[in-house]
Amino acid sequence: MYELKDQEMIFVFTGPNGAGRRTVAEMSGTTLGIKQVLSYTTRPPRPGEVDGEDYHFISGEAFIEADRRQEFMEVIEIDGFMYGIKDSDLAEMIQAGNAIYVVLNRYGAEMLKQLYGKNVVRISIYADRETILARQRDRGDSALMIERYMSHYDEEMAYRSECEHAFENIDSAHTMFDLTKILDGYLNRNLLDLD
Ligand SMILES: Nc1ncnc2c1ncn2[C@@H]1O[C@H](COP(=O)(O)OP(=O)(O)OP(=O)(O)O)[C@@H](O)[C@H]1O
Ligand SMILES: Nc1nc2c(ncn2[C@@H]2O[C@H](COP(=O)(O)O)[C@@H](O)[C@H]2O)c(=O)[nH]1
Repeated sequence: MYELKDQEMIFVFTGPNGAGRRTVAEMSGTTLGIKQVLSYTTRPPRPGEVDGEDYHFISGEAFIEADRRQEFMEVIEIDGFMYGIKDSDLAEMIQAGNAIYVVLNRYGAEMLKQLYGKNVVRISIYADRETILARQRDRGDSALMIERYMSHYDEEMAYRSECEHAFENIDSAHTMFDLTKILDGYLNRNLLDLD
């Protein structure tokens, strides 16, 4: 397992599916020059998702093989699909930039926090059920997918209280503004004068 240096930071975006975690993380990440370490998954891409941008989409066989070689930091099955982040990806990207972000469910967030303590900052991005349902419908998620995602809503919302920060994502520009200020503070770069 990669050993983080004192100044290296991992920002973990968590919260319910459809809350806008990936959207606001990418906006703030782009502003601050922080890249995402992508998960590997056996889930098929949703319409519009791109291999190497949203996930590394791999076969079940490839996932099992990588797991056998102990390449993943954690392996989790969610609704019949496998997910995991590779230790080597995290090490390579964090050494290149001092900070990275990931988008994980509560189990992944907890695993990283237990492993790396103060170098991990968990950020819950959330919205109420109706808002999330509307976003999922708008992006064309099937009724089955929506049911699957919403079955995790309560647990993901409950994990908010464990996180270092929580943002209700109503207006994405507003969320991104508040979020960027917080992340900039951890990075001690003082790049932004947003007040
Ligand atoms: N503040 C917002 N207002 C309206 N729509 C938003 C907002 N934030 C994100 N969205 C839209 O909601 C949908 C879900 O966003 P996003 O994919 O970022 O969510 P997520 O929490 O990462 O969930 P998932 O992992 O299921 O993709 C996308 O279509 C995105 O464009
Ligand atoms: N614990 C982990 N959670 C992960 C990982 N990669 C993604 N996720 C989270 O799983 C759910 C379902 O994802 P979806 O894209 O199929 O809807 C969602 O909360 C993701 O953020 C991982 O490697 N570990």
